[in-house]
Amino acid sequence: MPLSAPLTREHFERLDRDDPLGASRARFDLPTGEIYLDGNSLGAMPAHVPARIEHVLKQEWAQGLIRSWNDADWYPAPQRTGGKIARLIGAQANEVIVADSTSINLFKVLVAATRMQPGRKVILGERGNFPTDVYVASGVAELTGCELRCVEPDEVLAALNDEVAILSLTHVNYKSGRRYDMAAITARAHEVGALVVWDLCHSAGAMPIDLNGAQADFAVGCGYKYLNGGPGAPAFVYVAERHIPHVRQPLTGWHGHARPFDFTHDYEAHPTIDRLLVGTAPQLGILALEAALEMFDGVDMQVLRNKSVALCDLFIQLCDEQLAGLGVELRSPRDAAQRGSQVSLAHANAYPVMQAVIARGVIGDFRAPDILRFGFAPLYNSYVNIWDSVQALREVLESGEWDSPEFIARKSVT
Ligand SMILES: Cc1ncc(COP(=O)(O)O)c(C=O)c1O
Ligand SMILES: Nc1c(O)cccc1C(=O)C[C@H](N)C(=O)O
Repeated sequence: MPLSAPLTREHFERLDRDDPLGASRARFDLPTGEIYLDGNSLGAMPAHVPARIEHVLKQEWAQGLIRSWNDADWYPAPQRTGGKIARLIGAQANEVIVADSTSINLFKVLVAATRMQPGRKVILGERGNFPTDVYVASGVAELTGCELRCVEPDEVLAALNDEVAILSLTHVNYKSGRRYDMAAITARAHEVGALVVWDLCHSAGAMPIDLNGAQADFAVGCGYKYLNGGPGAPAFVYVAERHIPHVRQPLTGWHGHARPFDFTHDYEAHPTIDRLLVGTAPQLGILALEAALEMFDGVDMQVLRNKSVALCDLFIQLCDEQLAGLGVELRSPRDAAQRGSQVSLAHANAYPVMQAVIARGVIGDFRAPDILRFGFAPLYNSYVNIWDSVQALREVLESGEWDSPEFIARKSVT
């Protein structure tokens, strides 16, 4: 519901005073004087994580040494942390485990799902998906003798037929923020006998997800965006309980074995979700992610989604009001029901414009060729952040300050 125009900063201050999630912002360690709108690439750091990791380093590792696999409960951290993510994505604790990276988990589940579909030879994907999803699917297609067929997002339903073994989609698109209707697409895929792999990188921790309600088959997602697990945090993988006994994933490492510490010669897959494990878990990363997930304790994901929708809607409303005639075009769906927790704008000079906006202390990012991307993390973004970031963007565009060698030539890989 748009607020009555024209909006003022006071509107946003009032919304912050009434925000049920407002207190959680202070529990993050964020630079003062800056506005962070890139939590869809790297989430902010919960302030309690360094002390937790220091304890892991100085006590559990330095003093406990090898005993800590047992005494400090390191060994079950992948299952325990998976169980905490399960609540956020509408899964049971025994269906989710933390392991490896999203790319590697995608590889594991795509091969496993293909093996469950003998006689079907098509992996259906989408054009414009995050590149790793397409690259991994093409590697899996080559390895399994399948064809990777990629269609435009609005052609996915029509492209589903009885040749399709696997449908591999990302729930919320990294560039546009467009969101698929997970339940409807999964239901249609099942009607034609296809299995679905959902990449939740841009939705886990940003909105309620109901994998079980959607009868989802497989899902993967990363720990370092809205889950705030830190740079390169380990990822998670979900397999519906009904599929677990049938999953044969290709990276048959010892931690996926039924009895790793029997050290037997032959591989025997673990009967549970543990069969998705490969090798030794990166403990520091998992324990940082586990600690970071405490930020979601007691958070009602629908309340979080309501705030995410409000932040995005208000950002769009302000852009409409304040950026008219400045060469900016909305590239995310206007309808919140079809959108994740980000807003993307197009501008012919998006790269230097974003560099100039960052120089003013508003951190978003650029996606080639022309996208200014702003991610909204309801746990730490305030309503006033919306007002202030649009002011910064307006000032950069009106002044033309982006048109300088400093911003045009600046190197950035993120
Ligand atoms: C949709 C999507 N999938 C996968 C990844 C990344 O995978 P990985 O963590 O393996 O680099 C990203 C972001 O980097 C992403 O946006
Ligand atoms: N994973 C990243 C990295 O290692 C370096 C820089 C950025 C990233 C990202 O996560 C990018 C992100 N997936 C995106 O949506 O663009």
